[in-house]
Amino acid sequence: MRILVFGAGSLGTLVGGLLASVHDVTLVGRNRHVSRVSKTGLDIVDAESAHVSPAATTTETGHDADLALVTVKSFDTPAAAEALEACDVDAVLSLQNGMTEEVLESALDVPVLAGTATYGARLVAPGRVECTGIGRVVLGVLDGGTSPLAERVGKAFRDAGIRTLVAADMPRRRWEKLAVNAGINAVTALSRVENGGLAAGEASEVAHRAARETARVARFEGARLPNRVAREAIDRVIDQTAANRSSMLQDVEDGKRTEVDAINGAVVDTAEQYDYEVPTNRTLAALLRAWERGEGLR
Ligand SMILES: NC(=O)C1=CN([C@@H]2O[C@H](COP(=O)(O)OP(=O)(O)OC[C@H]3O[C@@H](n4cnc5c(N)ncnc54)[C@H](O)[C@@H]3O)[C@@H](O)[C@H]2O)C=CC1
Ligand SMILES: CC(C)(CO)C(=O)C(=O)O
Repeated sequence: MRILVFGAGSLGTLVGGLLASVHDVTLVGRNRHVSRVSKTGLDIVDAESAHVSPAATTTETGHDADLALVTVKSFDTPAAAEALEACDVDAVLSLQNGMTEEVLESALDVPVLAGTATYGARLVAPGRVECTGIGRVVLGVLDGGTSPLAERVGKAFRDAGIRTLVAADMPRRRWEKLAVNAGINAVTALSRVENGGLAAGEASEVAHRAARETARVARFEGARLPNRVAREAIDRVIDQTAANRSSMLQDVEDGKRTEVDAINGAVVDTAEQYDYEVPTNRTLAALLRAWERGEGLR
């Protein structure tokens, strides 16, 4: 399969690098990293280990591919969609956190698959990416159900050794992931604790409230996500990733823009369509945006 990876940062470089062992992969990213990869290849280290040589470029348009994998941060999705419009790709798959697939779908006239990834990735130097945890990619049709395209992409991932599930219930899975991220990411970022710090106490209650509100909004949207399932999901992730610093906590510590708009912001925006109040998500989004506008960003 010819695969374009749009956003060769941590996750895109790891997944694109793994795919490059059996597929024709082009990484689209920023200069020092892509020039190192095109000169000397890419080292994948830690939980996965490989040396691969995908094509790598800073040129965003004019590519021809069977699949474009979108792995930019959620706030860069509109720019990615614009660049992909000027490429000839047959299908798109997002592995991003937050509700980004709708942005891609409204801009592009090719099928957009939904995806979630629980692999951990960290770009530690140009040409070198750490796999900090082997997780799983789950992908499927955005509105649910199955399709030959989703099966083909799932097989392409599995052929490359990536643990992958093709799921028929992506609407529920996306909302479940959003509930987990709405609770854990914003609360850990604001209280500066690792994920395990949400196992009990006041911050834990705030995280659970945000997840519960998200589950309610998911049900308005037709996704089958009972509160109990959302609670079990967030508890499981807190337990399994106790030592993690969430991606949003890392962004805040690094003075970088967060994905709050596509996570808590998306819950607030969707809830408004149903005249439903989500005070916890609204407060978390407001505090993070205030931090971004104020002293936070470097
Ligand atoms: N890093 C991880 O372990 C995981 C990340 N995710 C999600 O994956 C997404 C990406 O996360 P990371 O890889 O950590 O972020 P990152 O910031 O390391 O990577 C994004 C990359 O996209 C590049 N980029 C942005 N706009 C571009 C453009 N127009 N053209 C070319 N390159 C462009 C940026 O320069 C950056 O290198 C996020 O939504 C994140 O929440 C999900 C699961 C795990
Ligand atoms: C699942 C979780 C919360 C793991 O840290 C994550 O997705 C993130 O940090 O963005």
